[in-house]
Amino acid sequence: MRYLTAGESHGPELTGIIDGLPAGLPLSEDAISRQLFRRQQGYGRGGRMAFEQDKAQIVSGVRFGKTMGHPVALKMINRAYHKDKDNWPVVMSSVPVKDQIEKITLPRPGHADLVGVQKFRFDDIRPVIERSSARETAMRVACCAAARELLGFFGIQIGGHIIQIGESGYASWEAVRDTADPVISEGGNALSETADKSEVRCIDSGISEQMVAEIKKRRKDGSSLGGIYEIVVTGLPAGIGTYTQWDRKLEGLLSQAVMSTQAMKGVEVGIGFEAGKRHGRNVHDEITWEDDQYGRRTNRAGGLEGGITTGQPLIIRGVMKPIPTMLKPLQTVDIVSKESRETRYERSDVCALPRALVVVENVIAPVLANAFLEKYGGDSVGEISERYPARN
Ligand SMILES: Cc1cc2nc3c(=O)[nH]c(=O)nc-3n(C[C@H](O)[C@H](O)[C@H](O)COP(=O)(O)O)c2cc1C
Ligand SMILES: C=C(O[C@@H]1CC(C(=O)O)=C[C@@H](OP(=O)(O)O)[C@H]1O)C(=O)O
Repeated sequence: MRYLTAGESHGPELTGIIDGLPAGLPLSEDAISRQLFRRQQGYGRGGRMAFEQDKAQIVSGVRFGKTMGHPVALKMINRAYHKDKDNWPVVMSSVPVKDQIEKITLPRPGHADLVGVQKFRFDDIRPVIERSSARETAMRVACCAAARELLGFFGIQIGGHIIQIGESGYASWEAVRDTADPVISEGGNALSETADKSEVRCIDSGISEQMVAEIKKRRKDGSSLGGIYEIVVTGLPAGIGTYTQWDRKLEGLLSQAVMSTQAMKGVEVGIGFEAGKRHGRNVHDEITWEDDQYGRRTNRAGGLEGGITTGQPLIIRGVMKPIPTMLKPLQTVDIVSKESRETRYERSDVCALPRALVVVENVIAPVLANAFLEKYGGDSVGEISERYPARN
């Protein structure tokens, strides 16, 4: 399967197309909205999340609650555009406008502003902001949530938790990384719903009081924060992915998905960089045979060897850099006058890690779904179930 997104952060709406989902998969706007809601929660988020209420509308490819094996098209409103009718429809007009629109000429270090204008030869940073913005992740999560539903149908679950924000971290994960079973926490931005499903609330951002205090401090200082998160995927069968070509190895494909997410600067699988400090006996997972199946005493490989799943939980860690837009300015250069200036502030998240974790959880789903479909795929979930009887 593959997907594409289109849309600008302050344009009227975002659009997505998912191609390659098998027929017969239950897919609802509610299931997609759940992931979208999680993506909007968490301490440290900025003002925009207070008024956007992301809900994707399914406009094709689903009939009576199930996919038809056709492309699925989604659309989602940008409330920012519709709420500020005097501004954004003019600033983002698809036809020339008479008014002189104020240009943005002060690039923010760390954002795509300067490289974007250099690349596209713009004299205004506005178009760069509009597409490089993590607003795009709203539609990306919507598309990937469909792949996540497919994985869930076959008993494959994705969870994630935050392990570090700035200087504050959970020490526990260090201790558990030599065990075969990773800690699967409640997860970031866990939801709870009333019995009649009329109300869904975010009950846990997955961050400690110390982390909250650190975010408060950095907000007060006019600065920002990133952090480190861990994603665990359970229920994966052994043997999906391959070492037969460089561009089909699962480690590589998963890393690409993680690193394609805005503000990501690093990714690890299993014990990751720690493996470089240890000697081999303390890295490789010894093989056992019990109850007619292979097992491992540890899971330092993070569920992958040779670009193929081992059947153990997949463990991925990623690092997000601090948000580039900060209240206290940094030095920059005006792209028109070339004079040295200070950056200007605009509405921004201070720490978007709880939101970004949800994005990454979802963006790895199509990678895993593709590897799964390559081995067990068919035109319908019924056909796949015949090939993959292990479901649940
Ligand atoms: C969920 C999420 C929210 C983000 N929110 C902001 C934000 O409010 N302000 C900001 O300057 N950058 C934010 N970013 C980061 C920028 O989008 C990102 O740094 C920028 O697009 C440049 O791309 P790069 O960091 O991947 O090089 C966010 C990223 C994510 C994943
Ligand atoms: C809109 C989203 O995140 C945005 C990501 C973002 C950036 O520069 O990446 C900047 C902010 O946008 P705005 O300037 O409109 O407030 C965030 O709110 C979203 O996640 O839906």
